[in-house]
Amino acid sequence: MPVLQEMKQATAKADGNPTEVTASQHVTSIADQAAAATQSTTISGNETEAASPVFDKSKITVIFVLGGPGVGKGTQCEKLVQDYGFVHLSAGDLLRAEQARPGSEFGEMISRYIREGLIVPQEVTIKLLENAMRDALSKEPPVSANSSSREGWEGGRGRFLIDGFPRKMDQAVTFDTQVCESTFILFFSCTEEVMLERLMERAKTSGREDDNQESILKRFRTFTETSMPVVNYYREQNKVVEVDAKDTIDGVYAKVKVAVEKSLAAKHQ
Ligand SMILES: Nc1ncnc2c1ncn2[C@@H]1O[C@H](COP(=O)(O)OP(=O)(O)O)[C@@H](O)[C@H]1O
Ligand SMILES: O=c1ccn([C@@H]2O[C@H](COP(=O)(O)OP(=O)(O)O)[C@@H](O)[C@H]2O)c(=O)[nH]1
Repeated sequence: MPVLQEMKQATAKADGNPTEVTASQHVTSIADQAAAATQSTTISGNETEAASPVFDKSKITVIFVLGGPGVGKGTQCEKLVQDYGFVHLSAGDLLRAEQARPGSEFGEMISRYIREGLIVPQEVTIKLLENAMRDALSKEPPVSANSSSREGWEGGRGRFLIDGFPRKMDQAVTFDTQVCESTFILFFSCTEEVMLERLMERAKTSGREDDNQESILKRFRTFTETSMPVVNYYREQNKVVEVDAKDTIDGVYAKVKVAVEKSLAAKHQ
């Protein structure tokens, strides 16, 4: 029997699939708590205006980078940063940093959601992203290693790769309407077998509390049930650029470069 199928059967027997129950029991109160708490200075920054986006989409380029756990989103983003001077913001990394921040009132909650492979209430993640974008825009533009050009950052402009976000419909709608409308979505597709193999390899060195068999299966399930509807929502808007990720890192990147250059050119027409 394939490894993945075997793991799924074993986990289904062991836990009787309690994931969604746990989530629905907690999500409302935690979301309320997070929404209330973001008013405080813990995750500081101006409050998001309900009416108009915080950032001007004619100046700011936001590429959402989506795909299943371990598909290679972070790996490809690093390469794009080198070549094009994007600012790479990984929603997962921002959450893990907040989780580890001494005194964070969200630390325990974030840890629980990540272990369960569930999506942290949007208020927390969006505020972290918004603050990180503002921070990047207030600094000197990045100069990419492979080019001295600051193209894309002149006159208060900015280019962001937002990696691993949005993973749930509410996040997609809130970010697009209240923070900045995304330019396009770079979506990496791959089988679960390949993603599992990559994650088990990463697990040897990542130190991540969700790079284990049980959490990985929960993350796969959340991806299929909660995050794929986001990809399909953007597909209907013709905003998705899909790249097959089962090739080598450089093989995938060759396709990514073509796709990104084409989509950026279309934005600037
Ligand atoms: N195309 C690829 N082929 C083989 N291994 C890859 C490929 N892309 C990424 N990896 C490896 O797979 C693991 C997961 O990649 P990562 O970029 O962290 O994924 P994600 O950000 O989507 O979770 C890492 O150990 C990475 O080095
Ligand atoms: O917008 C986001 C992005 C990530 N996560 C959480 O962070 C985990 C790890 O996400 P990351 O993108 O770092 O890793 P991946 O699962 O893609 O390997 C996810 O399973 C979620 O629990 C979240 O709640 N909201």
